[in-house]
Parts: sequence; C-alpha cells; structure tokens
Amino acid sequence: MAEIVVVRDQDAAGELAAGSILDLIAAKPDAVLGLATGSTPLVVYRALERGIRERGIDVSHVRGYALDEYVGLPADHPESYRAVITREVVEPLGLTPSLIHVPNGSLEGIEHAGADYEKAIAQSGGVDVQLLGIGTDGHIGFNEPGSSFASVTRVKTLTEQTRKDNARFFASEDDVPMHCITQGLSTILKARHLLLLAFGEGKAEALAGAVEGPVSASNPGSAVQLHPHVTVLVDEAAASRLRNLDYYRYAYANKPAWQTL
Ligand SMILES: N[C@@H]1[C@@H](O)[C@H](O)[C@@H](COP(=O)(O)O)O[C@@H]1O
Repeated sequence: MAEIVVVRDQDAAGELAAGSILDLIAAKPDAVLGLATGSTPLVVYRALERGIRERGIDVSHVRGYALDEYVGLPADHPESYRAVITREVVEPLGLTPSLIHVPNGSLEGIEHAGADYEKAIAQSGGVDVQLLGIGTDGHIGFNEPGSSFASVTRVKTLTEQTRKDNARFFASEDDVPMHCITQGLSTILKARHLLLLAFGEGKAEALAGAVEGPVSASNPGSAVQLHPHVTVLVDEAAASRLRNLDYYRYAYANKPAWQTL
C-alpha cells in the first residue's frame, strides 16, 4: 500500500511521522529505525524530541541504521553523516550511541564496509521503519540514477547534481566528496515500513517520478512502488505535479478509522 498524505506544512509532516515512530517504540522498545540525513527529516527528529519528552518514552534500547555516508571525510568532519546523526538525532533524542550505526566511510577497510553493514542490519532483525528524503535527481539514500533495484550497501559515485545540491554544507562544491557508501535499493526495500518525505517545489518533479512515474533504475526513487507499505508525506508544493492528487486527498479523508500510517 502506498499512501500519499498532503500535509499543511513541514511541521505537520514531522508530527505525523514522529507519532507513528513513537507508537512503534512504545510497542517495541528496541525498534530498529532507518535514519536519513539531509534537511528534510529534521522536522521528524525535532517532533520526536518533543514527543519523547511529552510521552515519557524510554528510547535507551532503540537501535538505528543510517542510510549512507560520504567516503573519505575525516571522522570528525562536521558534515560527515556520522557527525550529523550524532548532532541531530542521537544527542537530542537521548539515544544510546553504541546502538546507532552509520556506514563506515573511512578509506581503511572500505572494500568490506558495505558487506559488514548489510550483515549488521540483518543480524538486528531488519529495519522497522525507514525514513527517506529524495534528491532532486530522484536518488534515495545516495542511490543515484542507474542504481540496480537489487543493489545492497556499496560505494557509489555522486552525480554532479548531487554534489552541487550538497555544496551548501561545504566550503565549495569541490569539497563535496566524490564517493559515498549507501544502503542499496534492495536494502531499503527490506525495511518493513517506508516513510518518504518531500517538501517544496524543487522536489515536485522527483516526487512525481518516484510515486507515479515508470518503475525504472533511471529513477531510483521509483523503487518505492515495489514496496507493500509506503507512506509519503508531502506539502502542497512538493505534491503539485502529482496526477492523482485528488484521489490521494479523497482516500486519506476517507481512511478507515482503524488504519494507522
Ligand atoms: N543522501 C542524502 C539523501 O538521503 C537525502 O534524501 C537527499 C535530499 O536532501 P535534502 O533533504 O536536504 O533535500 O540528499 C542527500 O544527498
């Protein structure tokens, strides 16, 4: 089931996503969260922070796996995804650092870092809920156009577009690493629930391609159409190119009362 929910604004999306994740943690205290970086999921982390406090939920047993990491950045670089996940998620939410994993992007051992990560996810019992943003070129994680639907965690080369998009986090575009290590599309599809978020006009085309376009490796986000339980949370601007938008609104407005996200 893919459910597309058009929300008032980013905060509303954050609240909905966080509510679903907190219900999961309340039922399964050692839930496995699939964590995403980028600016999109930040509203979810902030809403989780508030929800944990308000509901008094114990998150000390929560486990987490990040989607991706740059290759070759020094471990203490503030824009490494390890640093971002620590700063934006682990510390503010009070998660247990040793239970939160990020692919190892250091050059030493990079040949087996992907396989190690796959093994760790599998041994954890798999990801319960995977947060996803989408790149303007349609990537999820760092699976750039052309990524195989059968792909697992491995090293990829970033597109020029992605390096441009991410230059805002670095001193210049040249400072954005050329390579990354990312969960594959097959890894992502194994998560039990996908929560894809997109905000703003700049994501409208990528989002429409992912949700309604042909399923194609040229458009990695379209892999979500192969998953049985996807929730897409979008604002009006990001939803503006969806052809079946009226139906999505109608279906959400008439959602059976017993059905959760
Ligand atoms: N690797 C991340 C993705 O996981 C993210 O979804 C995407 C969009 O980022 P943003 O949410 O900042 O638009 O680009 C980054 O490169």
